[in-house]
Amino acid sequence: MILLKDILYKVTIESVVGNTSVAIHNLEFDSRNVSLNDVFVAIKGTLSDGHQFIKKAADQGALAIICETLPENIVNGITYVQVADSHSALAIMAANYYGNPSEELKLIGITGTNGKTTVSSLLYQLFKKAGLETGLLSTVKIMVGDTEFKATHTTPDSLTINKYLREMVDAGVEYCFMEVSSHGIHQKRTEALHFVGGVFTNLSHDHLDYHKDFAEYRDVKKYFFDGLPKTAFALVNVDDKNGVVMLQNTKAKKQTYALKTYADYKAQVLESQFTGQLLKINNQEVWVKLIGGFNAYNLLAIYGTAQLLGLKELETLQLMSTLESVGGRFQYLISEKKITAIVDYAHTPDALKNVLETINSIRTGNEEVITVVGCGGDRDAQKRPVMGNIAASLSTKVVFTSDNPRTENPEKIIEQIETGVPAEHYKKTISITNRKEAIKAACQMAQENDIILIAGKGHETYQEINGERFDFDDFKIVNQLLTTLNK
Ligand SMILES: CC(=O)N[C@H]1[C@@H](OP(=O)(O)OP(=O)(O)OC[C@H]2O[C@@H](n3ccc(=O)[nH]c3=O)[C@H](O)[C@@H]2O)O[C@H](CO)[C@@H](O)[C@@H]1O[C@H](C)C(=O)N[C@@H](C)C(=O)N[C@H](CCC(=O)O)C(=O)O
Ligand SMILES: Nc1ncnc2c1ncn2[C@@H]1O[C@H](COP(=O)(O)OP(=O)(O)OP(=O)(O)O)[C@@H](O)[C@H]1O
Ligand SMILES: N[C@H](CCC[C@H](N)C(=O)O)C(=O)O
Ligand SMILES: [Mg+2]
Repeated sequence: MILLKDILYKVTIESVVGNTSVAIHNLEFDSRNVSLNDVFVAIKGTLSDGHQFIKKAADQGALAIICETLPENIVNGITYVQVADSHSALAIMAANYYGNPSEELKLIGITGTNGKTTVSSLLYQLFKKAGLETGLLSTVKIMVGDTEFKATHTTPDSLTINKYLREMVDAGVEYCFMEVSSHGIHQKRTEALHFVGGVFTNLSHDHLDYHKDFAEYRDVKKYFFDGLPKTAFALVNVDDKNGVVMLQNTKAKKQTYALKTYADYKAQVLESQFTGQLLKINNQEVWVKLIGGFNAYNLLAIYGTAQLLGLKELETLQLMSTLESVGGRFQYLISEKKITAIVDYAHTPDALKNVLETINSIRTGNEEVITVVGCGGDRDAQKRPVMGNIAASLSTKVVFTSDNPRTENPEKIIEQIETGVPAEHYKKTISITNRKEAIKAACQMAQENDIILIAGKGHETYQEINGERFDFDDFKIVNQLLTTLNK
């Protein structure tokens, strides 16, 4: 039996109307899920205000309402708890409801614009290979030991996080690696969690639709490090100028990694090929199967994290050499006619630039680099022309197309991308709204040894158009097309 007052432990309460010693059923923040004896937390969201649904929750049997503003009509028999911040209250209550599972395992949060999925998934792989019970909360999937669950967000809501952490603890999981997105931090989804470590990958342009400006976006990330306890470590990339910003006010043990500047963990790229790269980490050489300078950073972050968590140096390096790339991140195939097709989740300007630079650095001759790319709808529109510029400048041919248009007109999104193309590159680009047709056009253009990059959707197996998700898998489609076209 769970009492309301028990799950309110540590919540900043402003006032209470009613009795908090009542036994409750579930904790919910969406009125549509409320049933008899549940607690409903009213949250001010981005589209609507949960306070509008207090009456609906009460009608559906809610026993208690947690809110920032008390409703005018107080219903007898229902307990109303007024709190300073509903997001924060939900996070604390969710942790209490599930018995604070984050305190019973070693939770490591990975944040930054790019590389979160790569670093957290590879750490999951590495710790599993080391024989340790491990969990993962990522954009691609959630893993409770060996059991896989579907992910809906990069960082799920606090109830979902704590639910999975509880399952992990009950299944004997000792380490959990989780992605911490800026939306997640801002909406306090990670607020009441106990982290033993935080990792910062990098910061570049993204989500400037949601955050007021770049400074706010950076400060949201910093807030995560500010909240780490003294016992945790904060491992940051100091080749990124915002790395030191993350460390400014943290109580955690400050640790750094870099390829270019002085740092606690240092690496050098000795050799780079299409099949992998040779890295020198702390004077030890290690061959890894993931390519690109950006992956050298990801692998160094992984190395540092493993060391800080107590893994042996040689074992870590040996296991690093066995790591396989994460689905949809530089996932490639080479067709019968020797056309290379690469599917990559590059959906930010920095990621697209890195991936194209990596491709250009491993080109051996005069092959064409044909990029198929679009930008998601209902997301940061400022990045569209920037990505148009990068695609056109670093490829020999470009097919602009749709990503997930969501509720926007895909043609309008493409027009915005096109405005970033420098005049001297106009001739290289065409636009085809239908993504499958765009990939087909790239396949038709490609000749022996050419490279096709299909960017933006990576592992996604759908395309979202006007609220509907249609089956769509870049990798499957390009594979099929190259075979059918006999290329
Ligand atoms: C913009 C955004 O982040 N929205 C997230 C947010 O929703 P919200 O609070 O804005 O919801 P809202 O629709 O305004 O509703 C406000 C409140 O009223 C409630 N409500 C609403 C309707 C109703 O009938 N009854 C009711 O009680 C809602 O449950 C909610 O509590 O909180 C919800 C619960 O946690 C999230 O599911 C939702 O994610 C939406 C679907 C989303 O697309 N989020 C993306 C942008 C996101 O979070 N992305 C990041 C990754 C970004 C990255 O790449 O770094 C992620 O972590 O996944
Ligand atoms: N360390 C890095 N620096 C820059 N770009 C990177 C880095 N790691 C990966 N990338 C690029 O960014 C893309 C997305 O990588 P990944 O999925 O690991 O990032 P993420 O931070 O999890 O993204 P999301 O915010 O969508 O969860 C990759 O496909 C690759 O193109
Ligand atoms: N986590 C990112 C994913 C973007 C993926 C891209 N394919 C798009 O739909 O914009 C977001 O929600 O902004
Ligand atoms: Mg991710």
